[in-house]
Amino acid sequence: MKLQLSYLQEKVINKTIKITGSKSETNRSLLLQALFPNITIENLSNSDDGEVMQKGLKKSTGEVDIHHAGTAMRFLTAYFASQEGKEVVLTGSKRMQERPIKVLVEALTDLGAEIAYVKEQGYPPIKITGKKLNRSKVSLPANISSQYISALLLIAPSLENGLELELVGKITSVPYIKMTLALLDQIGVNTQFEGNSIKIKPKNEVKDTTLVVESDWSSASYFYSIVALSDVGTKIQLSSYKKNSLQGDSVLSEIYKDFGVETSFSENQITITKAANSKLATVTYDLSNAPDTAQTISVTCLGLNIGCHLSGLHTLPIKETDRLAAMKTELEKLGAQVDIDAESLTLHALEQMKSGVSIDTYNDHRMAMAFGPLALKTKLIINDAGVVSKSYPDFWKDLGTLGFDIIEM
Ligand SMILES: O=C(O)C1=C[C@@H](OP(=O)(O)O)[C@@H](O)[C@H](O)C1
Ligand SMILES: C=C(OP(=O)(O)O)C(=O)O
Repeated sequence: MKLQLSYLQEKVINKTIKITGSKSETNRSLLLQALFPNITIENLSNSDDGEVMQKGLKKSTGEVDIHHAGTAMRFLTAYFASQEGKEVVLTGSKRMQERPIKVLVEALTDLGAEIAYVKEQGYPPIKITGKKLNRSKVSLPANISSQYISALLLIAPSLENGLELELVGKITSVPYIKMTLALLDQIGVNTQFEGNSIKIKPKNEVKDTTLVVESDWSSASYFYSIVALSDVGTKIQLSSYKKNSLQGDSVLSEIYKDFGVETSFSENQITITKAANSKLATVTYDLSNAPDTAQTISVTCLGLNIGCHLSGLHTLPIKETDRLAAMKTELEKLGAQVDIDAESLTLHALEQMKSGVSIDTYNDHRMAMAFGPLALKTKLIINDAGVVSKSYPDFWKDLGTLGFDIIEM
């Protein structure tokens, strides 16, 4: 599906949007529910990633295909490895077969798991023969993806002696690890995270618990961008959000102050308002704790004619696409000058953007969604726009509600 986007009305928006649950919290909660069936979950994500996780957890044998879902790939690897009697081949999209899984497979093998690579060493697909994992201490690199750590933590309470992790190297995407620990705390599991060590106590059963998933802050990022790129007075209400979020991407409410966007929290929603026009020439952020916001922020800066230097982006090359390379290519199509290295992106402020440019999305939902808001500033085309369903199937419908003109080509 190819979409042409523009915005023809007055750029003062006043609308309310309901976003479904965080896909990160959803996929963690689903795994915990599979281990402890007396957990109930509210406000599940309606994303493809949430759906493949639910389907995967129902299987005991045969092939489990998780498509593009990184969390499902990593979390289900740990889950099946610890389930005696289950034997599956866990696979995913072509891109998923290029996203490394070795760190997790090695850690699980050290704990007693039986996992074999079906094609290329270190990458999915993998054949998992579920086993009782009989060891409880392992160390693993922490600077590649926090999802390997969360995967181990999620199965930890079901292991006979719990788990002790030693994290080696600089720990990346820390809020996602803390989110996992917070959910374990909510179901009554004893956790301890000090320095580079995490300890989880075993738990045979948990009391009846309802996990209420907060709506997705990464999805909210696109509305922050829309508010920043529209005129002063724009107001968008988003539900259901709370001030004390488990999601690191909630840092957006601070970052977007730089772009004149204010956030107010009421009982279960946020109101984001364009309060002023930013006078900044350039901004600098370390996004190692919020890597999924990098694409949104760089497009906001492009649209506002602000330069940016974004660092802490060392995990971006192994996500749905190599996001650093993809961003450079697509931002430059619009006329920008962009420099990238292994962990950062620098965008030079651009006075006049090109119009009518076709943006490629590289099977990456965030490429499509990050560029969408730019239609407030210039007409553009989004190729393969259906990719948004990975995390936010209603994205284009919701942009239509805000007054975006969307024509399927
Ligand atoms: O644990 C999670 O739910 C996630 C962790 C992050 O990945 P990395 O830890 O690989 O950076 C993030 O980018 C991803 O969208 C979701
Ligand atoms: C990186 C992402 O997802 P995952 O790693 O779970 O595929 C994302 O949603 O931006």
